[in-house]
Amino acid sequence: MIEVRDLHKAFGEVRAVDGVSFVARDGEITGLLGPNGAGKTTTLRMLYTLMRPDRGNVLVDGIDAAVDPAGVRRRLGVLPDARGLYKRMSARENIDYFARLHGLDPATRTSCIDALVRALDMADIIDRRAEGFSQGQRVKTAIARALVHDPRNVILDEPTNGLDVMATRAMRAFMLRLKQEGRCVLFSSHIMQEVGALCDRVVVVARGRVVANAAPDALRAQTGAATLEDAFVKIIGSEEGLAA
Ligand SMILES: Nc1ncnc2c1ncn2[C@@H]1O[C@H](COP(=O)(O)OP(=O)(O)OP(=O)(O)O)[C@@H](O)[C@H]1O
Repeated sequence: MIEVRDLHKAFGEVRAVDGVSFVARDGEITGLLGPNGAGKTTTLRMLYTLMRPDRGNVLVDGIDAAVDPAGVRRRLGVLPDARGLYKRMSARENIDYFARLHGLDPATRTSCIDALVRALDMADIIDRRAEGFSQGQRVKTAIARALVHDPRNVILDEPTNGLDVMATRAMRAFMLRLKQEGRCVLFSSHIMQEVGALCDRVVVVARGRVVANAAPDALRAQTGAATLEDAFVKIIGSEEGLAA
C-alpha cells in the first residue's frame, strides 16, 4: 500500500505539488490523472525517493520514505518517465544488474529473469544489446528491470507512452495481472480510455492539488458526464474540483 500525506514540492516560484494526499491500495490499480504540468511526475518522483518533499510524508507498506528510504525502495518497482537503459548491455544484463543491486543471489536472479521473460514475451530480445531497441522493447526491458525483485508495490509513469496497439494491450493486460497478484499498482496516464478501463480509483491532480479521488464510474456520476473525458474536463474546469 502506498500512502501520500500532504506532500509539497516547489521549484522556485512554481508550486509543483501543493498538498497532495491519497492512498493506493493493494490489489487495486490507482490512476494518477491530470493535465500537463499538474505535478504527477513530481509526485511520483517523491514517492520513489528520487526527490525529497519540502513537506509531507510518503509511506509504503507503512514504512516512511524519510526514515527508511532503502526499505521503501525494496518494496517498490518503478518504471520511471526516463526509461534509461544501458545501451551497451543486453536486456538480460540490464535486468540482472538491477537484480544484483537488490542483492538477489544468482539462482534467484536466473529464475526471476526467466519468469519475467515469459510474462513479458521477451525471449527474442533478452540477449540482444539494448542499443537499437524499439520503444516497446525498451519499455519491456525497463518493466522487467523494475519488477526483478518481486516488489509488492509498482509505480509506472505513463507506461504505454510511445507503445503501438499490440504493445499497449500487452502492457494493460500485464498491469491487470499485477493487480490480480494482489500488488498495489499506481500509474500516471493521459489516456482516458486506459484509465477508465484499468483503474479501480482515479486521483485527479490539477495545479499541484488533488481535485477528485473516486472510482471512474463515481466520477462520471458525480459530474453527470457521459464519459470519463467529459468528467475530467468538468473537474479540471471547476475552481475547486470535487474533493479539494
Ligand atoms: N526539476 C524541475 N525544475 C523546475 N521546475 C520543475 C521541475 N520539475 C517539474 N517542474 C515544474 O513543476 C510542475 C509540475 O511538473 P510535473 O512534471 O510534475 O507535471 P506532470 O503532471 O507530470 O506533467 P506532464 O503531464 O506534462 O508530464 C511544472 O510546472 C514543471 O515545469
